Amino acid sequence: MIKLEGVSKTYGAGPTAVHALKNIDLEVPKGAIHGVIGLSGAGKSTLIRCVNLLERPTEGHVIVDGQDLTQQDSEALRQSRHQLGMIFQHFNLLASRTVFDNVALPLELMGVSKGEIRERIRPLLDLTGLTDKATQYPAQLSGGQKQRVAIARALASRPKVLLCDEATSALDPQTTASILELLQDINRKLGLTILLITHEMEVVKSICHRVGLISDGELVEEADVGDFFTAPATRLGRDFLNAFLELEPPQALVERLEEAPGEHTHPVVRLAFSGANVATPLISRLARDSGVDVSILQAKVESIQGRTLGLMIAELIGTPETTSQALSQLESHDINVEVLGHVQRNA
Ligand SMILES: Nc1ncnc2c1ncn2[C@@H]1O[C@H](COP(=O)(O)OP(=O)(O)OP(=O)(O)O)[C@@H](O)[C@H]1O
Repeated sequence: MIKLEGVSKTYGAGPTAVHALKNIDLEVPKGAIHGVIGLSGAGKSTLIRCVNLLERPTEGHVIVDGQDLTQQDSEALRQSRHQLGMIFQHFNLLASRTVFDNVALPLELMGVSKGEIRERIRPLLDLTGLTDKATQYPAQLSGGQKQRVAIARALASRPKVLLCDEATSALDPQTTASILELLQDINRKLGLTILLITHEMEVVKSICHRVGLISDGELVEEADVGDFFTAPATRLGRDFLNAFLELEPPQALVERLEEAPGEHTHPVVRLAFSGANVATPLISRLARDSGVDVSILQAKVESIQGRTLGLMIAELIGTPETTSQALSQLESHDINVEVLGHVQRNA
């Protein structure tokens, strides 16, 4: 449904030029909820604004539902934009218009008749839980209600795609959860394809099917959400995951960690188990089979997109031979093993 081919965006020119996007390839199938996560300044807003050509890419193609928007003239682009609803962090509602009139605005601009506007907006207010707020003004609404108005307005032109630019970043956790639930509901009921950008792993975890990680204008990894949370492929992906899970080794241990193994060290590992492995008493079997003592420092279980994910930080206490055998045994059970470092025995 959305295809970016070799999209680059450079702001300015010469020595002060900012290369905000570098050769991005991205494909979002119809009906998917696709997240793009990254740190501040990574290029997320530029990326999503390039999809509806609010920013024109310096290079590359943006193809939505088979149409190459980068090749369209301004009239064709105006028509194509009806296929692309967008919501923003700060809602962007018109303060002087009621809820109904805010939602009606895109239809008024399209020249839809008053009667048809009324007919089309009623179900949208129902869907977004705003039926009793139709005559109120934005100032009378909570942040969550304002975002619902923005969602209803974005859906008014019956788009095929909804672009969400940090749509929950200004909301508290409970309101965030209710807006994410609404987006999921819309995705299911209307088959709407959603591309969202966020800096919050919680958003990715809650509703995305796939996720891309953007860093310094480059898409550095892309995966199904369950895989990303089990085994991110990059250092940055692991940093996002660890910060989200708050599963870091205790500080006292970090201070003792050495990068390379020594003659009298044993490894400290982070283990990520998914699916059936979580319930399997692998750790006790490991201790029995390899003779390695497993000292569990931290552990937690998360449910992500219907998959159970178990995480653990542990010291493997044994000889170099037995710990190496234990690591192989873990990996052979499809457990993602990351060696965080090595600590001196008996330290
Ligand atoms: N209009 C602009 N003119 C010049 N540089 C810009 C412009 N918009 C963005 N940039 C630069 O492009 C880079 C990417 O910015 P962008 O806003 O896309 O990142 P982001 O990941 O959305 O960050 P944040 O989460 O802080 O909004 C940054 O270095 C930013 O300073």
